Amino acid sequence: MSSTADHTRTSSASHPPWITEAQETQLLREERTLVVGQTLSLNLGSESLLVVGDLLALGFGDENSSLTCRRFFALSASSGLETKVTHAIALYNILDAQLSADGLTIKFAKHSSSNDISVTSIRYPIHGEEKEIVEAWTKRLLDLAYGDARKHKRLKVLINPFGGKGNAANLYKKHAAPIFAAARCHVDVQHTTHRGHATEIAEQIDINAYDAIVCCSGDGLPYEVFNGLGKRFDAQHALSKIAVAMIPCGSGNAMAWNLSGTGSVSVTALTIVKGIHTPLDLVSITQGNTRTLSFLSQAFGIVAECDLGTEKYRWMGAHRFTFGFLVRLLHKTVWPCDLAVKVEIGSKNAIKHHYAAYTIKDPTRREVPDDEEASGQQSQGLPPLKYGTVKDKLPEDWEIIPSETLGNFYAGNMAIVSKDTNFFPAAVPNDGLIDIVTVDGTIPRTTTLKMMDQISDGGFFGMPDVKVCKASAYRLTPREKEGYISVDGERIPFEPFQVEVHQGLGTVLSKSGYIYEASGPK
Ligand SMILES: Nc1ncnc2c1ncn2[C@@H]1O[C@H](COP(=O)(O)OP(=O)(O)OP(=O)(O)O)[C@@H](O)[C@H]1O
Repeated sequence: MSSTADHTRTSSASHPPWITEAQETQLLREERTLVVGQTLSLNLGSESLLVVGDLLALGFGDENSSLTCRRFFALSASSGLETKVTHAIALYNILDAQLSADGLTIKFAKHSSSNDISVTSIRYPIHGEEKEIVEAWTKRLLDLAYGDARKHKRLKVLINPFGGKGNAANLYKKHAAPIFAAARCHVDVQHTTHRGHATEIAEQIDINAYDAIVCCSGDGLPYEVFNGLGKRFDAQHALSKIAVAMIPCGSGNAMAWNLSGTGSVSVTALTIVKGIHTPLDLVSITQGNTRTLSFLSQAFGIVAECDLGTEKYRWMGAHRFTFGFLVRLLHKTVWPCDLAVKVEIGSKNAIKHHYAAYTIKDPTRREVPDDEEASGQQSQGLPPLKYGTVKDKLPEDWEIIPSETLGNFYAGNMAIVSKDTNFFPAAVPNDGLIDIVTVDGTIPRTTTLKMMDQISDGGFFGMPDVKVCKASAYRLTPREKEGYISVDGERIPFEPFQVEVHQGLGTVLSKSGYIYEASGPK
């Protein structure tokens, strides 16, 4: 076998976000073609691994797969090979490459149906004397395939046997476990046995033993995990060191939609394998004498009622929310409260500018601190509350928002609250701000219905009756005696509560490293 340098570009497609110009230049300088035997070459493009040669003879497998292998005929004159079939395997889909006594094995994900991926592999015989060259090439392949993401992540997998339709264990085993195994992740699986178990596990976990806690559940388990990490004596260190991730097995699965852009178990598993540690704002909620953390949302009014007040209609699946919404709209539309907000950005135009600036700027990714660097924060619990608790005097500079006739209050830290519902299009993971949407309850019912309609196609944000701001803190005091307040989909007592944002306190695994998989505000 010989290896040849090929300095011509093989792909004109846009580069994956993690490839910098400097890396690209280096790529062009380095040898990137591995010729295997006389018949096949493996070529590192900027976006794909191009396999040129007689693939089917070498056991390439299914030639119809569309995600990873685009089949086309190519002339490979530059490498001196005859005209052969070329397959392009997206670097993003490459899970592992390893040299063993059997040869070089490359494992990658390919679509097995429109929503799912599965693992497939190719193997080439390699002669002993070629080992060094192949090893160097394999390392380059994996560095490009993983970019800023950690290889061989160490995952603590929590399975809620009762999440969603009660199918989490099977979903994990069938669709996620093979992808983690192919990527040589170190996996430790535990089933939750009772409510609050995930909090206990996170509170006790050895944070040096894992890169992420992966919840096979809905949004309830991640909520518990963040709160478990938040209870530790070293809360700040733990929350920054260990990422919280989700394999979507519940009914809402907002975390997966925001960070992986999918509700598919197998595709999410791939985005966890390739996920980049990303700081996430968390908020503290004080109520009575308690302090809890929230990563997703807080709701009061019609959304909270529909979310929590329709439990008995679970059999309707996702329709229970719409049903609950329509029933409430006919009977009650107003949930009065007192609302005070520390507004940071108050107009929709300014919010759009803020979003645009955030999404084009170079993401300042926070790497997980090494032990020495982190030693300063190792013994620190949660950050102190800048504005005190709900029991303290209201700060004077907070804006009082008239809410005697409030219909809906919804505050979001993530953009998508459930499939097709990008309720907070301007939300970003780590700007230190929470997005607040309020709607008056006395607007015509037809307008409310139109709003519902506009959520999925993005028109909701711009509607005049939809009030939006970005805030760093707020306090909400219900005026009635009974009702629902939802925090990350969980019910909390119907009592006053105060929220304060902590910029980048938590850590998640995201596809992009800095934004959600949602379209921005229109
Ligand atoms: N073994 C268990 N028995 C009972 N409850 C549990 C168990 N394990 C976890 N839970 C609880 O289940 C709740 C729901 O968790 P999960 O995130 O999986 O689903 P969800 O999407 O929020 O719920 P659902 O999909 O059922 O609406 C969590 O609050 C958690 O405390």
